[in-house]
Amino acid sequence: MPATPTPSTPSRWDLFCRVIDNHGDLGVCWRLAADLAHRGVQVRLWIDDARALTWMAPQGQAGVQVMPWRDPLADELPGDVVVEAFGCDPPAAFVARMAAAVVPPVWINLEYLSAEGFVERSHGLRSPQWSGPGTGLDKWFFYPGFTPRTGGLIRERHLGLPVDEAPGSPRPSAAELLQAHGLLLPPDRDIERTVLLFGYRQPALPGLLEALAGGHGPGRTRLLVTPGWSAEAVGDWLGAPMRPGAPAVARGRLQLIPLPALPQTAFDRLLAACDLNLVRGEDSLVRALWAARPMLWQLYPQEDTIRLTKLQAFLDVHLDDAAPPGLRAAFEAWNGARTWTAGDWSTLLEAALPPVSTRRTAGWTDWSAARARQLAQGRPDLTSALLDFARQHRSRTG
Ligand SMILES: Cc1cn([C@H]2C[C@H](O)[C@@H](COP(=O)(O)OP(=O)(O)O[C@H]3O[C@@H](C)[C@H](O)[C@@H](O)[C@H]3O)O2)c(=O)[nH]c1=O
Repeated sequence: MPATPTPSTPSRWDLFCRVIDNHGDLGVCWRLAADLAHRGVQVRLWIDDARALTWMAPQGQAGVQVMPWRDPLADELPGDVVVEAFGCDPPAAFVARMAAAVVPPVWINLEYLSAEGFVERSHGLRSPQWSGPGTGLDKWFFYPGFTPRTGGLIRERHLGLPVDEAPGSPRPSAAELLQAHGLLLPPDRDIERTVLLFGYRQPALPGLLEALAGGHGPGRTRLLVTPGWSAEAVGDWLGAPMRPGAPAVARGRLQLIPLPALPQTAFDRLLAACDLNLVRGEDSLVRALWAARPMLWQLYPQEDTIRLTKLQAFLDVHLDDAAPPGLRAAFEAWNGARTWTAGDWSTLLEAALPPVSTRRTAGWTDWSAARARQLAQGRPDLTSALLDFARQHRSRTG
């Protein structure tokens, strides 16, 4: 049941989203819209391509109205707050109406997540509009981030995320979760670890697949393969296509399960049910952190220097002294910054994530759970920070 907003809470928000490629832009915007709605805000989510919502959020969300992006968009009155996701440039006629309003909306540019130093420096900066349809307005830069001097990370209270649960709380297995989405997994008596793969194309994958297929210890690894690039790359390695939802394929000690695209909430729960999550892009990184399980992150393909600078900044924040040895190198290998063989992957898995039946220490697993809790503790989440920011700036103009 959505909460009733306090009288001073700006309660009508417009959120603009342009889908560039992949699913991250829409993924972030949908999460934010749903989280705002759960806190009593009425959201209009303006999207230029909403097709992915059919699988990402088939259930919809009370309080969120999905609107087709139109340009010109002169016939709509702006709400109290306008969020432009990732500098997507709302239609000029709408911005002109924002400038003409007696009390102009708070205009926020929500930026991409990064751990780089510029984020703390740029978060909350004002950009006065000297020309164009928004002349006279201020646009505010809002940066998600990992430190208290940033906008924080989205962490929806209504979802009951694993990081917010008491340690050891029971979680459904991957097989149970997938069964609810019509996917019946083969018996898992000898499955020792479940790994989820959601990535871009990259050269390090075959080495890891070989390490898992070659295996060690008594059991097998179950690899859940998401549709798109991951399914294509695994299909190339297998020499046979992986079709979403098709039956499992076995290769050595590896059992490969081609997944269909799942609703975002199911995707989040699945991460919490896996022993290792190989994720990509910014939104899945945050979900993998809140799943509180071991993970490796593959960054969005960009020029090497940009990508690897962003990776190092994240690793500097993420890896503390207690991190399993070899983890920084594994992140680098997973992002093409060093070459790793199947033997290197086996060494890491043996040391940090051994099969359950031979596990003496739970190094990577325990460390991931502790690290996730530290990251969440005492920090406002992104939606709370945005609500506060809007409240403060609205009271200045109102
Ligand atoms: C595999 C899967 C993903 N998802 C969701 C989770 C996320 O919200 C979304 C994936 O987004 P990301 O993890 O960010 O990865 P992505 O590669 O899809 O998105 C990218 O888009 C580019 C435009 C950005 O510049 C990138 O930085 C990145 O965000 O898809 C599901 O809901 N169900 C699924 O089955």
